[in-house]
Amino acid sequence: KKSHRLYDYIIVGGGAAGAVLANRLSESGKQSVLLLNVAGTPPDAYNGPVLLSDEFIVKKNLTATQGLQLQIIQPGYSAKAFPVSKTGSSPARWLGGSTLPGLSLYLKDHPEILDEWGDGWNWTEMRDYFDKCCGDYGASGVYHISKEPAYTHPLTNDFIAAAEAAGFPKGDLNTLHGKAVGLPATTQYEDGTKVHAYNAYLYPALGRPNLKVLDGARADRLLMDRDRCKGVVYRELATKTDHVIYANREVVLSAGYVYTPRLLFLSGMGPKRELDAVGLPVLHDLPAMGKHVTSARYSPLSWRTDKPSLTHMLGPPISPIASQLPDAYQSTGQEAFARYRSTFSSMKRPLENRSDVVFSFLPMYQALESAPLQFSLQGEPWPLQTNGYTILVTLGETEADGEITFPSASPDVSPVLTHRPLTDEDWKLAEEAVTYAMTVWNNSALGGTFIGNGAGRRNAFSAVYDGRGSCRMGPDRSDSVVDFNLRVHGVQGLRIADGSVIPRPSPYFALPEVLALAERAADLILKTERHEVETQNHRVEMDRKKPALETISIERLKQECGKSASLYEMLTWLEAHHSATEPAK
Ligand SMILES: Cc1cc2nc3c(=O)[nH]c(=O)nc-3n(C[C@H](O)[C@H](O)[C@H](O)COP(=O)(O)OP(=O)(O)OC[C@H]3O[C@@H](n4cnc5c(N)ncnc54)[C@H](O)[C@@H]3O)c2cc1C
Repeated sequence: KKSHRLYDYIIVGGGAAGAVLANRLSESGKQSVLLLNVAGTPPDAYNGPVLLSDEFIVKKNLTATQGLQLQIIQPGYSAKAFPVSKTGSSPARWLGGSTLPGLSLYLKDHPEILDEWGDGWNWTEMRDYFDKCCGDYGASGVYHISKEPAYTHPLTNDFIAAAEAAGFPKGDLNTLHGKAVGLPATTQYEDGTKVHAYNAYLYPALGRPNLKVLDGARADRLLMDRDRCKGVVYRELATKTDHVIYANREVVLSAGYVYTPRLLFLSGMGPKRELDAVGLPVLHDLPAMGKHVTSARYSPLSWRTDKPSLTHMLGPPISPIASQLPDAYQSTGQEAFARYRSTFSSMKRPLENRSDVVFSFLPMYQALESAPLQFSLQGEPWPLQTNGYTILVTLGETEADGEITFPSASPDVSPVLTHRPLTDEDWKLAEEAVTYAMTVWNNSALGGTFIGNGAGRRNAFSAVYDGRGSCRMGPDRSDSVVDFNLRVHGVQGLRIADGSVIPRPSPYFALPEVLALAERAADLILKTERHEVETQNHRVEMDRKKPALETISIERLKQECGKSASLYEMLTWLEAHHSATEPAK
């Protein structure tokens, strides 16, 4: 019998992936689904135009939940990061997760990158799932995608013109392959309002009686029965009390690339040595858990300009000047992209041809201090002073990776994310990319004076704030955390479906891949259930067809075999009798 503490599926985390799963797993009405998330319905401001969200986060510092204030360390990075108290330090906690503060860019990984994910995840197999969630630019799909941003600053057009003059073909960055320049597709409606995972996927499902959303809840531990995950222990943040919920079928982790590994770790699943170090019992040694974090590395080259920039147009609290053009709020911040394949990579890996360097254009100044972009686009204190524009030189595939570590066995202590500095090989690539960017844009129609703030140097490449790979998929437990069906290696009833399982890096942010991955995860989960139900039904049917066991009394046995028959004689008779009465097959 089901009670309010027992659900078919428990989903931990209601961000991009969790919202998709909650919708899809509850869609037929047959399964009971619980979605557990740190915070509840996002404030209306998040439906607003893109940059308003950034401003709003800064004002409210929404990320202060205990134990969920990620510390980001970048050894060797030159600039001191913005203080956490001003910018917040880790993805949003509301339902909708990181899609709420997101910049609304919708740029898919190159198909060649998907082809390297592994069994079942290549571009051809994933294409239907991309279509299912995001469709064809507003014509279909759950998540509305516009072909171009709702707003583009005049400087952005100058950036594109300069790239075209330097030989970058202009076009749709999601369909053109190779070298290209263009405006990004966006998760925006035409009037600039933002599409996020809460309004696209979760809100339409909220009325379903079989879907329960539990917010104000921080999942702290998985309930394990040997190798099987049975449920989740969570903390009700308002009352500081702990509770348990049980899963009839599966627990799905969608708490993102930082907190999904943290939940495994607190449950005794992770690198043995690290669990030992904080005194947690080791349930499963998972050496790859928290390792192999990939985040693109970038450096913000900026030019001072006399022309009006977005900085001037934003208005308080970001800029001292009141916004003259409210459309500026519809900017995605990064308004245009140019990409190419470096000579360095072409020589190193001649058989590959995907672009590995991306130049993103912001019609505003971005200081080094913004790294690693902890929700601060600008990187100088408010109100902003510098009038300029910026090109982020972004390296999509570096040798430098990162790791997430956990200094304590307590869920009240925040994890630590370390992004390693560029390797010598990465630096060769970076040097080429910076020189190329300077050649193309230094004397372009954009004008302006280069700001010598150290950007472009080896110690001025930071990681972006999006990550992948901390629980990556793969065939082998020593090197990955989940298999290609997203099941945690060696554990039953537990899958991971979020950005943490993506095994390959990219120059772009991961939202398109996370949504498509979650769509496929829902299919995998429901297919498993259908298969198990069919097997069970088959068993029941077979049992039904079997003749009911005939009860034979001792008296009858004596009659049939004689009063002094031995036990052996009686068994022989029983066997013969059974064969004679069994129906022919
Ligand atoms: C500031 C910012 C801007 C971005 N901009 C873009 C962009 O323009 N384009 C793009 O493609 N991508 C962008 N991204 C990346 C994109 O948003 C992420 O790749 C995507 O949201 C990841 O989805 P997810 O489901 O893995 O995690 P998330 O969306 O981060 O969701 C995780 C959820 O888990 C919940 N949670 C965490 N821990 C617990 C716990 N212990 N118990 C219960 N709930 C928990 C959180 O509250 C959150 O709701 C951006 C990311 C950030 C941070």
